[in-house]
Amino acid sequence: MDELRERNPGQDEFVQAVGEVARDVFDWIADKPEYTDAQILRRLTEPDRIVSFRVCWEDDDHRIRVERGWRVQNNNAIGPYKGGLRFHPSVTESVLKFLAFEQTFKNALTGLPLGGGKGGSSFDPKGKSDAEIMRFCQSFMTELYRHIGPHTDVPAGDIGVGSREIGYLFGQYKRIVNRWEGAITGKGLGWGGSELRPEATGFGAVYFLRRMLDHAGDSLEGKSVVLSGAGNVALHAAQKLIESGAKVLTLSDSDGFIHDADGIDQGKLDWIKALKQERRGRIKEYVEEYPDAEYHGDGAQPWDVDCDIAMPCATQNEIDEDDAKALIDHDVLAVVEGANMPTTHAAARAIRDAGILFAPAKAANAGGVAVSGLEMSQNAERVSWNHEKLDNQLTDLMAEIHDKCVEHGADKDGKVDYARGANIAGFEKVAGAMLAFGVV
Ligand SMILES: NC(=O)C1=CN([C@@H]2O[C@H](COP(=O)(O)OP(=O)(O)OC[C@H]3O[C@@H](n4cnc5c(N)ncnc54)[C@H](OP(=O)(O)O)[C@@H]3O)[C@@H](O)[C@H]2O)C=CC1
Ligand SMILES: O=C(O)CCC(=O)C(=O)O
Repeated sequence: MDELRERNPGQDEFVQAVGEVARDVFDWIADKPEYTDAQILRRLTEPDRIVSFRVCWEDDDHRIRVERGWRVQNNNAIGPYKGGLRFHPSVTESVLKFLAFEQTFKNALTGLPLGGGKGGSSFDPKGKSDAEIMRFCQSFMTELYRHIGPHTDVPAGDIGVGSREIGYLFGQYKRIVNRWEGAITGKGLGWGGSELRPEATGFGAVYFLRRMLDHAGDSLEGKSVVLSGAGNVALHAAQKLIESGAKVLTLSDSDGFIHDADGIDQGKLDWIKALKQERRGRIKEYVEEYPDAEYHGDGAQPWDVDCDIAMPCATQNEIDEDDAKALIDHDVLAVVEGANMPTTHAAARAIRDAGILFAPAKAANAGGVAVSGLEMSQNAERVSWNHEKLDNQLTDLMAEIHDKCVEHGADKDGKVDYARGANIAGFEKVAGAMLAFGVV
């Protein structure tokens, strides 16, 4: 780890993500010289390649803007690089390297032939017109297209990249290469997208949670849940929680959170979806429509709200040690990571040490990329599977991921360390392929 820190100066998020995996994998490979001799873990921490490029675009006032774009292609041992694109001011090379590293293990856990990658830009889509977003996306793809393709690297959405951005990106890709091919997932239903892809990450996280509670002899019925975020993952997780009989208490954006002690029901959630996905408004507007709810501003987070289950679904490191302490004091039953690495290292350790069920992101939020993998299969076969078939596949996939975590994470007393299980199961799969390829 010291050497990794030296080789990646200032890349705290990347070092954090590697540390989380290494801690579990070191112990597991201690008596397996085939992995240590071949330096597999060390090789996994050096991305296959990182492409960085200039993205030049013109705003509505005819000013020329210059941003930086990246694609981190971490590892393609088991399939083409696969992972989303993030447009957010917090994006750095370190953030994308951590996400691509995590993605490699997550994609391996799905059981589908998908390698790991991630990309994006510190471009901020907030407050930009549709025309500005289109010009940025077209410029971004004018460089990215030469590094991707259905057998090479297949990007998708992530923070700040939803169906609108995917449309502009795919339209430009198709125009440049003059081929209709599934080089991006998360496409619209009318143009090669898959049923259930928008819902898949949030639904999948709840399917994982249900299986985890079932394994512990409990259920979701009547449980209160605190959620962060109000984007793709949070809103679909909330929908499935409500359908599963749970009570959703909070949602948030980067300005603050709403707390509705009566619970956010399907009608209220539909109102929030229209607010966020159509009007692109702020979560605080909820209390104007539903005055019995409270709004906590100034970037406040919901982790001190009394609940049974916490689901961070916004961004990395949103739960720190103090937040973990609040959750432990409230005696929560489970923490489920909908976002990627939303829990700091110290917070995750405190939560796991307190005996709270902890579903790590690379297992719990793998439903999104899994349905992306199914979108790739549908595109290759020129077919469309229906919602029911995909929902059954997603349910089965999440159950299989859960069971892999149990297989590699169960202690002698029957308690399951899901993070350890996910890290070892993902590593074993990728490492097996890397060993087969020799020294490359
Ligand atoms: N979309 C997918 O299929 C998948 C997403 N994920 C992960 O889930 C998380 C959320 O992604 P997704 O829902 O797609 O993204 P969206 O852009 O749809 O929504 C992100 C939400 O999180 C909030 N948020 C983002 N950054 C911050 C921040 N720095 N501080 C506080 N709030 C923030 C946003 O608020 P605001 O609008 O104010 O910025 C918004 O409500 C990410 O970690 C992503 O990597 C993981 C697997 C798949
Ligand atoms: O569907 C995909 O390829 C992207 C998913 C993703 O970015 C993630 O799992 O974090």
